[in-house]
Amino acid sequence: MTDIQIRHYAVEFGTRQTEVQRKLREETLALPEANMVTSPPAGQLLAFLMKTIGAKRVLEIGTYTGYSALTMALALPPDGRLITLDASEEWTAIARRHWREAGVADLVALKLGDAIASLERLLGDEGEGAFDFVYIDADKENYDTYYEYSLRFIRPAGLICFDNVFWGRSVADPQDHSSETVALRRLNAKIRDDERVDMSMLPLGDGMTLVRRRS
Ligand SMILES: C[S@@+](CC[C@H](N)C(=O)[O-])C[C@H]1O[C@@H](n2cnc3c(N)ncnc32)[C@H](O)[C@@H]1O
Repeated sequence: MTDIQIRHYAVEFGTRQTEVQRKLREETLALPEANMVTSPPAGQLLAFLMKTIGAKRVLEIGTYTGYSALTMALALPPDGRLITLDASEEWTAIARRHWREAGVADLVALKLGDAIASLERLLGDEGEGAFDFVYIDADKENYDTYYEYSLRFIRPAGLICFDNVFWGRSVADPQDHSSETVALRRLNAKIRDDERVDMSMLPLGDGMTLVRRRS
C-alpha cells in the first residue's frame, strides 16, 4: 500500500464531497498551481470543526480557486458568513462561479487585494473578536502576521487553522533555509510555546495546526 493509495482511500471513505466540490477540484487540478488547493480530507476537517463549535462567522486568508471556501460555506448555517481574502482576480473568478453554482454565493464575501491591507480594513469594519473560525492558507512568510491578526479577530474559544505547516517536510530539514521554511519553522515553535492558545499539530497532508484561543 503506497502513500498515494492510502490518500485516495482517505478521500473516498473519509470525505463527503458534493458534485460542485468535485467539479471545482477537477478544474483546479488542471491548473499549473494545482498543488495549492486544500485537500478534501483537510476541507472535511475544517467543516467538521466549524460544525463542532457552531461557527457562524468565518475568515479565510487565501482563497485561490475557492475549494476550501466552498467547503466551509457548505458547513455554515443559513445566517452564517464567510469572508475570504485573496489578491488574484483570475483564480477567484473560478471560485465565484462555483460558489454561485453551489448556491452559497450569498454567504461568501470575497475581498480582493493584499491580505494585510484587507485585514487592517476588516479590523475597522468588523472589530476584534468578530470571528468564530479562521483558516490561514496564503503566503507563508506572512503566516505570523496573519496569526497575530487572527488572534485579534477570533473570539475566546474560537479556532484558527493553518495549512502547510510542514512545507513539504522542509521544516524538519536543518539544511533548508528558504524564507518560507524559516518563517514556518519560527511560527511552529512560537505556537507550541504560546500561552495565549491551546494547540495541536496534525500530520494531515502537508501539516495542519489547530489553535484555540484561550481567553
Ligand atoms: C495555497 S493558496 C489557497 C488555497 C485555497 N485555500 C484552496 O483551498 O484552494 C494561496 C492563495 O493565497 C493568495 N495570496 C498569496 N499571498 C497573498 C497576499 N499577500 N495577499 C492576498 N492573497 C495572497 C494567492 O493568490 C493564492 O490564491
